[in-house]
Amino acid sequence: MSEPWVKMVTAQTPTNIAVIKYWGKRDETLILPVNDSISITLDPAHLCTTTTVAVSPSFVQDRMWLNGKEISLSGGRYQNCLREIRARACDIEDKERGIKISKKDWEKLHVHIASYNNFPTAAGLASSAAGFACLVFALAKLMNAKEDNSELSAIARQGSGSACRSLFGGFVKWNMGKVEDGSDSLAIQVVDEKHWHDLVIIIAVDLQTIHSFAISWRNNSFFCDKLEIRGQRCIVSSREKETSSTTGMHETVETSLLLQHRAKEIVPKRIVQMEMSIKNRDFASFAHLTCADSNQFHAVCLDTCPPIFYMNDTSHRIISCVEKWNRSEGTPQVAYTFDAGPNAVLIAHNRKAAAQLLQKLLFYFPPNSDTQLNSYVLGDKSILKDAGIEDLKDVEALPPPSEIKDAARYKGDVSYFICTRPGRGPVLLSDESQALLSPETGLPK
Ligand SMILES: Nc1ncnc2c1ncn2[C@@H]1O[C@H](COP(=O)(O)OP(=O)(O)OP(=O)(O)O)[C@@H](O)[C@H]1O
Ligand SMILES: C[C@@](O)(CCOP(=O)(O)OP(=O)(O)O)CC(=O)O
Repeated sequence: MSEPWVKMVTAQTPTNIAVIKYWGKRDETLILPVNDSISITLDPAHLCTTTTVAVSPSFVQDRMWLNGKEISLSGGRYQNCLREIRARACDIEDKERGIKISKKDWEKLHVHIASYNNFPTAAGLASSAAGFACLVFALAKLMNAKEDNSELSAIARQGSGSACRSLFGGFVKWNMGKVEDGSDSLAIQVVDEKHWHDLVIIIAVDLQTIHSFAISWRNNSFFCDKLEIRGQRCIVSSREKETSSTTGMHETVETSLLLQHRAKEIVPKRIVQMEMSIKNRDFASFAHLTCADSNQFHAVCLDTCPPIFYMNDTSHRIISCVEKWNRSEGTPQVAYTFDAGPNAVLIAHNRKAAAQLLQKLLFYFPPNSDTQLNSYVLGDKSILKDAGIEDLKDVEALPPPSEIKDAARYKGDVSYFICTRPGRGPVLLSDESQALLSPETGLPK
């Protein structure tokens, strides 16, 4: 083991959006939730994490680079994931290169990790979910751990709760589990991504609002040095919200009676109904449950002391637009859901509904005049074509939606839209050109 070889593995993992929300832990170290949750995995073609993990006898310590910048691995969440995977490592042998690592060697060997999110980190797009899922999946493959993806999900869960649901594609359920050591708190696939393939997901990203408002406000540091003020609006300049979901849910568990009622009485019934609507592709029921659960999650945040406000005026306008449209159609066309931030995740029944939705969204939220349409609608741009929109002139010419009286437009209030769909689970990338670490040095390329 004295030769300077480097052995590495690269994986790609999707992010996910909950349609029945996880909010509140019964054990904060093991990350055990107070209720089950269900999510949709988003297509990694549009939102994903790529992680390369490497091992070499020449490495002197575990190191990690996130989006090109070295970060500390000393935090408990990273340490727990590393420890749990190392405990499951098995022998590996690469005869061609003369590399042999036995089970007990893994305790002494160090790893290098490089990870890249193809979407903004810590901006309310579940980077921690894709990130920890990818870390655990890649390490498990490198170390030849025999656990299946459900068992790996129980390790990813210890990095970030929602990460456990990113070990599968399609629709995924996180069973809260019962046992104290958390071994039964893991994710299972409800159906794969092909089951309900005509759903279209449009995310309205609103980075121009303070995502971590509640946290900053709590720390009495609203005008802290990380924020810059432009006009009337506070703009987040690459500010990470740190542990806002973690802190927020801790305070909810401590202070909200509504959360107890939700976890005990509401979610168990909703989980059964949601599983049924997914299996039956019953969009009306799916949309009703998704919107209701998002609204209840935000109600629980409001019921926290002091209250947490994650949504903003833009979020509320989008809810109102969807509610009015659904009502005017008599049957839901679109479901909305919001995590711990103002970004709207809109799930359209099919491509036709998605094209109509995009027309409405672009009517209300046209881009600033200096923004190209190409950088305003990202991901699956074919929805734009379906909507008959080729350039900014088409956006300007959009008629107001017939179901509304007030046709005000809110130019620049959305940073951009991402069009995507349900997607697959983690995969290994065998093409070495996609690795983020050099095969010679084990350092970032
Ligand atoms: N690719 C990655 N690999 C490992 N860890 C990551 C990765 N991306 C993000 N993280 C971890 O997750 C943290 C961000 O998590 P956080 O919950 O604050 O934001 P988010 O997941 O993007 O947003 P939200 O939870 O509101 O959807 C980062 O500071 C980092 O510790
Ligand atoms: C609102 C949510 O997105 C909360 C996600 O919380 P995290 O998984 O980010 O929290 P930790 O377990 O503390 O890391 C709802 C959900 O994804 O189910």
